[in-house]
Amino acid sequence: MSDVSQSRAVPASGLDRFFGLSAQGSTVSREIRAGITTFLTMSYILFVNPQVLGTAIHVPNAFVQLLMTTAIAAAFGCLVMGLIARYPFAQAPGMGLNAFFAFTVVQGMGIPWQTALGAVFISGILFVLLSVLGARQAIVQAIPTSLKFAITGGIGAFLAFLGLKNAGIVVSNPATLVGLGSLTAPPVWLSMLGLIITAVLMTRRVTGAILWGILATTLIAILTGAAVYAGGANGALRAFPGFDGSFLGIFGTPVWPSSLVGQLDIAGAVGLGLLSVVFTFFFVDFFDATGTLTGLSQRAGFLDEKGNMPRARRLFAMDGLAAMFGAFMGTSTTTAYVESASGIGEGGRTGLTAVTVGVLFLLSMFLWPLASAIPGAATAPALILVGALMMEGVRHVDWDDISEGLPAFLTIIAMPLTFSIANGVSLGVISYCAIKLFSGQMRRVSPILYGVAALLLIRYIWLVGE
Ligand SMILES: Nc1ncnc2[nH]cnc12
Repeated sequence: MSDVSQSRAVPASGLDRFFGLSAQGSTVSREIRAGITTFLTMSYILFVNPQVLGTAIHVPNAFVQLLMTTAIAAAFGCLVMGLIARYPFAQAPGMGLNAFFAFTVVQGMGIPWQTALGAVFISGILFVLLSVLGARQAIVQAIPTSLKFAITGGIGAFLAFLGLKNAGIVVSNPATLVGLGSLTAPPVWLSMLGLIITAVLMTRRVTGAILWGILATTLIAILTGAAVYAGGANGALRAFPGFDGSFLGIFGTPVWPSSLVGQLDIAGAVGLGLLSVVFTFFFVDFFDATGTLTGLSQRAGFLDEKGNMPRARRLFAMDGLAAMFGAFMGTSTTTAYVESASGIGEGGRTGLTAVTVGVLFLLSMFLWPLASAIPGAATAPALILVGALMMEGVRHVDWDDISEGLPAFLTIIAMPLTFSIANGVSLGVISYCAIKLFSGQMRRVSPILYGVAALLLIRYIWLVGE
């Protein structure tokens, strides 16, 4: 009430009206701070995406061209999300999807990268079509409330796992799959210190706690000379030191990625009958993005009592559009980023947050050596803390009823352990339908959800058969 009366008393600026800042109880400075925070937690993609895609796309000066393509695709994704859908969600080429593109499709199946880009483009068209027709919203509505909370919690676990892995706190172990890293390794102690600093700032309700935590950890790394820039846990920085410490060293010259732009081969993708590849890109991104967007919306308080988000068609269509544009620019699927939760944690509630991230991605075409000065160990605490914040909703799951609790648990645990949001959503939906179907509660589940579960099951069986 008071927000509304205040915004009536003080005439709202154009920016305020366009983004609905006062309506969301937010301010320009809070949105910009949220945007910087989200950018810092996801800027690693500028270096990691070229590394992954560079194993499959061989063009002159591939690393820098792919870095530019990544920055432009991310900027476009963030700008359309902020300006058209007006949500505080950032987009960039997705991890997992880039690995599937490079290792499975191009290197594994021997499909030319141009044709694979064509398949990404077609999956983007399908995405936009389904969003405009309202099919994605219908599926989101059919997902039971307990699974929606579990999806948010699972994404939190996924984020925390990403942070723990980036920091070197969790490492691979051939005997047990995962193990504890060396606590005396610089990235490990640095990120643990950063975690405590950020948690204390948050507990003391300091504005910008996550952002301050990232900057303080970076400063400590620089002042102590901790070996996180070379040979640290963050492979991107090891391979590409970028920042040389000098003032001029923060500037890089942008390059137009002419060997990548417009190289996609749509006709080739159709002609080669890449149905299963298109379907996989489509499937993984569909459940990845739908899970991410639902989880983020829930975290930001955008869902109404029926679990629907406002402007859902536009919201969903924007990540399809970003995927299409990204494929045109020469990168694998661009999608909504879970790291946006860090900006939401800073209070970002409107499209201005996403626009800020987009502008920073554009600037990073000039300032990418500076972005490389933020080590993975400094952003890891943000990922872990935001993961903890996203767990909050799982208390709404009815854990005493195993037909609700087990699917929710599978959703949460499968996301970090299979390193895929899509797998978590899929296992949750399949187990939910199967348990309800055979325990006399068949009618409690929407027919749409049964249809989705059947499709997911067929896809898993098909995958095994391949
Ligand atoms: N595939 C993905 N989906 C959501 N958020 C991500 N952040 C990095 N990769 C992502």
